[in-house]
Amino acid sequence: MTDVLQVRGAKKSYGSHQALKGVDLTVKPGSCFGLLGPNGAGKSTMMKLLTGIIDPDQGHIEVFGLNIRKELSAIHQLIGYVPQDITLYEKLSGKQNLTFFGRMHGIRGTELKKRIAEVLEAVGLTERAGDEVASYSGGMKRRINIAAALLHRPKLVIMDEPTVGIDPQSRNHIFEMIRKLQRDGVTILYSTHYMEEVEALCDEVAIIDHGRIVSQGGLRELLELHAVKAVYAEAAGVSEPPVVDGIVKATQEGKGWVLECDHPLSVLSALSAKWAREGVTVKALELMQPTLDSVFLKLTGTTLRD
Ligand SMILES: Nc1ncnc2c1ncn2[C@@H]1O[C@H](COP(=O)(O)OP(=O)(O)OP(=O)(O)O)[C@@H](O)[C@H]1O
Repeated sequence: MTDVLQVRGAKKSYGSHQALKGVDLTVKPGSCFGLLGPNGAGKSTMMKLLTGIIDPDQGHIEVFGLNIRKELSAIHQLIGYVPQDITLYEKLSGKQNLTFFGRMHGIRGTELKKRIAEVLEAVGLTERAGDEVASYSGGMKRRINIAAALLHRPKLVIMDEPTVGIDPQSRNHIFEMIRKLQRDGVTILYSTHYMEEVEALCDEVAIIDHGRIVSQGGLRELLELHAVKAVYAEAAGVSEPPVVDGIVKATQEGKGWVLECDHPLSVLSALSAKWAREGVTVKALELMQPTLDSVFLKLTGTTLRD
């Protein structure tokens, strides 16, 4: 099956600042693909290249096998783009905004009415559709913006940090809507700097930092491959780092210790046996779940929150 996106060697500079330094990206049909990186990493630039808003300085981009330099109008029929900045007419109602965007796509009459009802339902705003957008919360505006990107039933939806600065209710609606789109066979490209969102939503992920993709693959695969393996251990009256074979590094966290190791199960059982022999009261002794944060730390030397 044709890849949804194929990006090879994409470079983009703004003046002397190189925002993308040769990016390769492959997105398979039906995936929810997370583009994860800190502010300024190049996520929006990447998404603008994929939608044809800006041109790459170098590189080759195909969307559903179509060359972005030659077949942009055909590509626009297949993709929906939700930009980072909300683009709505504040003085019009949600429904009037959707009518406007639908007509821009050439949809009219009863078909347009049907599709507006469909997307309003999908984003959970049927009840408020007649109200002026100016009266909406930030999260509701974002949801109407997403609805506008779905009117022409795209096969790929590109969302640029859609949950920044919105309320939890809108965030949940967006997550549910993305899951439903994915069940319906739509491919999602989702950029964020929140690793929790990628862990909750995405099956594939590319980590971007300083304009380069530092790693790309299945979420589980990346966690398995790069996440630091560790045990958390805490016991009453133990103030020195515990010592058993296999511990590579011990770091104090709260009242206990994070013990990095290659074989956490062996460390767990060795420490459990040691503390049992010593009659120590164990407060916590558990495997730490690998996180994308630790993957990011390992690959870039910083945490996403730095
Ligand atoms: N139009 C522009 N002119 C000059 N520099 C730009 C422009 N757009 C982006 N940049 C710079 O390019 C780099 C990448 O920006 P980009 O917006 O792609 O990053 P991002 O990962 O989407 O981050 P953010 O979450 O902050 O939007 C940043 O250093 C940014 O300041």
